[in-house]
Amino acid sequence: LRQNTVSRRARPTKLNLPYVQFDGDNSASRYVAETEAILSKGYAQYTSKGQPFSMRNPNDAPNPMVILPVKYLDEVRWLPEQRMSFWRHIDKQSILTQIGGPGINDEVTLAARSGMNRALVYLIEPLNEACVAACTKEIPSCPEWASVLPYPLIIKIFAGMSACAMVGPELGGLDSEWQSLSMRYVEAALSAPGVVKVSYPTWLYWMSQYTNKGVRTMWKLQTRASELLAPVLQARVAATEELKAKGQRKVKGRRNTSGAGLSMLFDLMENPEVLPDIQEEIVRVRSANPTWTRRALGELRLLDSFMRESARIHALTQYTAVQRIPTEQWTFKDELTIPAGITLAFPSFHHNLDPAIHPDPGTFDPRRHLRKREEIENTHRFHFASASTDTMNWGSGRHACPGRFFAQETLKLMLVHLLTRYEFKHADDKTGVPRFISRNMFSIPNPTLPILMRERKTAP
Ligand code: HEM
Repeated sequence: LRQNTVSRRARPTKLNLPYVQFDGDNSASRYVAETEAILSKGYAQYTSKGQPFSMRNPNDAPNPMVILPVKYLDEVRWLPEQRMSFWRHIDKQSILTQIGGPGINDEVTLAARSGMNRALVYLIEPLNEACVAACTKEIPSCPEWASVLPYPLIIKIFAGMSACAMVGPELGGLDSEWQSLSMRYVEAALSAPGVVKVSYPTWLYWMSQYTNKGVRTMWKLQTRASELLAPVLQARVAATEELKAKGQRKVKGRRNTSGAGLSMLFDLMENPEVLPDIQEEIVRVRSANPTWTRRALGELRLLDSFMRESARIHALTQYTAVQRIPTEQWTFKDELTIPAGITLAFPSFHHNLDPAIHPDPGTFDPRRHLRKREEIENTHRFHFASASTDTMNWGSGRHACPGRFFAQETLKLMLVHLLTRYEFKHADDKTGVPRFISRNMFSIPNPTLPILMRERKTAP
């Protein structure tokens, strides 16, 4: 409580940097829907000229955050967590520890990096089975065009695949208690912290664990999940590291993957001319391989390029990346100084749309990355999960997303299934409905937009 009282009294930090804000109304509610406009203005005025700027920090108002141009990335990305903290940023954003939750730390990363990524090569077929089972169960029969809400469907498909990889067959079956718990947990974890942020003053967040129904539900579900997991863990001590990945990061990873999956589906519907070539590639690769493997999925190069283009245009749902909080005052080589506790970030969304990085950046070009990979020195670069220099979508350096290979393979499995069995289109009366929605530092595909789906009469 004393700490909370102190932070209530703390004065906002002043920075010796240009502060970019709206003309006129600068209320918190305006930032919720229009933050992209501030980043865009700052990118044009400062970032594109190699200069930093500051703006309102949605996770730490009234303190500012610093938006850095990419020239500072090399000095930041390999710094140790103790010096330049990623997890403090995640905690500020998710407010988990402030509402009675467990702190998140490097254990989760270790689990994903050393456990899951190594196991991924053996997991493709089980993941495919989990994907097909979830699709069969969740997608309604639609011999004729039927209106379907795709977002909950996609969440369930990734919930099935995540459970398959994280907890295995003992717990992860389609109708299992684990599945239902984890679905309800995702729902609660996505809404409760947001509700707390708007209904409690920062210094009273801690009280929400006793007074807010959503937060109480989150922790109850987590306790029950631990009870279910404990005996399985004991029986599989050797797999402990992988199983530690069951925490909040997994939820965030799954939400990110579902958002990316829905963005890709929307992009395919907006760019139907590429679909026959993607389908032809899927059929060709599948007929040359008895089952899906990592190698076979790797041969889906046009699909991969399409996915990376979708990720470029929508920045995998985030406007900024490589957010870090210096634990002590940090001074760059050019004397730029960031005080301890002030969030710094890189404008990944606008970087993706910078003509200096990608020619003709406003055009959705499904073959853009495929063409780069046709150059011999780039054949293993610029695939969907590459954290290459042309994008910061996956972060960079020490904390670059270790779940990106899992995301790549599960997204491909889902798209392969959907594109070979169904047709998709937007209903005429939904023409004016926005496909993407801005929320603070995120741009998400509209989760409330229904689409029309129909079973294919013939295989592609
Ligand atoms: C499309 C889906 C995903 C996106 C867009 C995404 C994005 C990111 C980003 C931007 C970071 C921060 C990197 C940095 O700041 O340098 C990150 C870190 C992380 N992600 Fe993902 N992620 C996705 C899926 C996943 C999945 C499926 C998992 C787990 C299975 C996962 C686990 C993690 C972990 C553990 C970290 C922290 C890494 C560290 O501290 O070293 N992510 N992710």
